[in-house]
Amino acid sequence: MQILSAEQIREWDAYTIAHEPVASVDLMERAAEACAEWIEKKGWLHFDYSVYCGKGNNGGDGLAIARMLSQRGCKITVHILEFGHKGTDDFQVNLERLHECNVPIVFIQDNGFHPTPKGNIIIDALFGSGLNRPLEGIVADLVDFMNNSGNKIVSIDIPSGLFTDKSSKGNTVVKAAHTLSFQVYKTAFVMAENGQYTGQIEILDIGLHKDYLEQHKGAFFQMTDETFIRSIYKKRTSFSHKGNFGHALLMAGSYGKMGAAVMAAKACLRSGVGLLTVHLPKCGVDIMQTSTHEAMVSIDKDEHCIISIPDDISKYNVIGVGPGIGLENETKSLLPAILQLKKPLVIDADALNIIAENKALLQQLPAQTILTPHPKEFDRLFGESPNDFVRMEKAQHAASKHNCVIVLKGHNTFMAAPGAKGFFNNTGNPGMATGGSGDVLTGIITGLLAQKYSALNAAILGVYLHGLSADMALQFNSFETLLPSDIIKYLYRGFKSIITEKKE
Ligand SMILES: NC(=O)C1=CN([C@@H]2O[C@H](COP(=O)(O)OP(=O)(O)OC[C@H]3O[C@@H](n4cnc5c(N)ncnc54)[C@H](OP(=O)(O)O)[C@@H]3O)[C@@H](O)[C@H]2O)[C@@H](O)CC1
Ligand SMILES: [K+]
Repeated sequence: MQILSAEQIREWDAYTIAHEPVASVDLMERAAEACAEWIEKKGWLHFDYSVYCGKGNNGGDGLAIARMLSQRGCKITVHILEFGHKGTDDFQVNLERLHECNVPIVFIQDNGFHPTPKGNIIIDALFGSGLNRPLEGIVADLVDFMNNSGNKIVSIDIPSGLFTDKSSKGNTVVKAAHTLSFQVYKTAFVMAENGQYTGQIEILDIGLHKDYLEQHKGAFFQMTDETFIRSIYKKRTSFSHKGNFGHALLMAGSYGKMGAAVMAAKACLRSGVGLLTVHLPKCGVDIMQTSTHEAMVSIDKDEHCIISIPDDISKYNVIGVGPGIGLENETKSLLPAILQLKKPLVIDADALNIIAENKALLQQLPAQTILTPHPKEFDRLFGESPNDFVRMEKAQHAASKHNCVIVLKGHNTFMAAPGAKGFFNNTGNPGMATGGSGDVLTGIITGLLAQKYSALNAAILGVYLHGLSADMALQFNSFETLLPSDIIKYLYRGFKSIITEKKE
């Protein structure tokens, strides 16, 4: 699914109006009908509703929804923000139509707000994609009033006060339980900093013209949904053998952090790699050999940490480096030599921190190296960012500048690559916030890269599977009990869900 900016959505609305063709007010009718149907399907017609409307088209949606819910038998009160000026044309048409339904309308002035009865559901149709400045004065007070009312809030298109394409940090924003939005995701919805406002997001189909997307291919961020994932997944044939699936080298582990190496190794194996060798310090050999029988080991000359490169590097087609390697000086000095091997590379954890201490190393990354930082590691590498939007733009810029793939881990992990607009992931859950999740991801991506996925596709598929397997594991866990090892355990379910319904 595509993720569009406010400007692109406006263009798409206009394209649909011109090319379907459909009158703007009829498109609004479709949007409102989709919301009313969603409420009906939810079984919420026995509730009373307080509908808060601005005077733009978001408010127009609100008026139309009020009419439709009233026609379905709900008790409705409409509250309109009165700024003196007239509403948009479609707002005015819907105000006329509402008058015919005898729905009570309250105009909100600055002399106090009409209380919302307990148990009413609030429909928030104050501002949508036309928001052009932070809320202040009476409008901000109204939003605080709504947020503090204790009533469930359903926001139409986007929680009022939330900017579609830039950060709303520190601003007054409606806190919705549900956001009913139209046709596609908006950029604001995939930013972790906005999670507290959007609640559950529902994307409702209002039949915008498909040709617009075709004509602007490549201009949008992508949400990596199931259809997209199936399009990049490489199915195995019955003639496949282990030589087809690569030989990965993982450089991982140090004294006290061997678990990271074990998890990365197991995840790499479970992601389908043909052969795996793990290069680790002497102290880790028994641990790896007894825990992970399928992995071969390459033994470093040091007892406690990695300080050398294995012999005969030519047999490995990819390298994953970082999980649990620690920050000993000799390990740090090894990293430039690893980069010089010019192998397809996945870099994570301490290896990222080593680069952050010596940023000149960024210039030496082999082409299409995959970096998998979480936001703190990212900030160490590329500087602090005031918010998620800026960090995302920096990731795009850094990916182009260093010809690498950046996997910026988070609620909706963002993947940036040169020449691509950017991909957001939509699988995963809060149960993954346990140390070791990242090691598992590194293992998976390294395994996929060894199987000749492109760097970007290895990242996209790896991140998707990582989250999906964690979601599968949730059937038998709570957020608290879910462990990174469970993600590995349920990787097969992740793969199966892609494979089973794959269309030939
Ligand atoms: N046919 C279509 O296109 C469809 C559109 N659809 C719907 O339209 C919505 C977009 O409508 P929109 O463009 O009219 O903008 P909207 O968000 O209602 O608000 C704009 C008004 O708010 C005002 N304003 C802005 N910021 C403010 C602030 N901080 N504080 C106070 N005022 C502020 C601004 O006024 P001004 O800047 O002049 O003061 C202007 O009057 C979209 O989200 C979707 O719900 C659907 O029906 C599908 C079909
Ligand atoms: K809204």
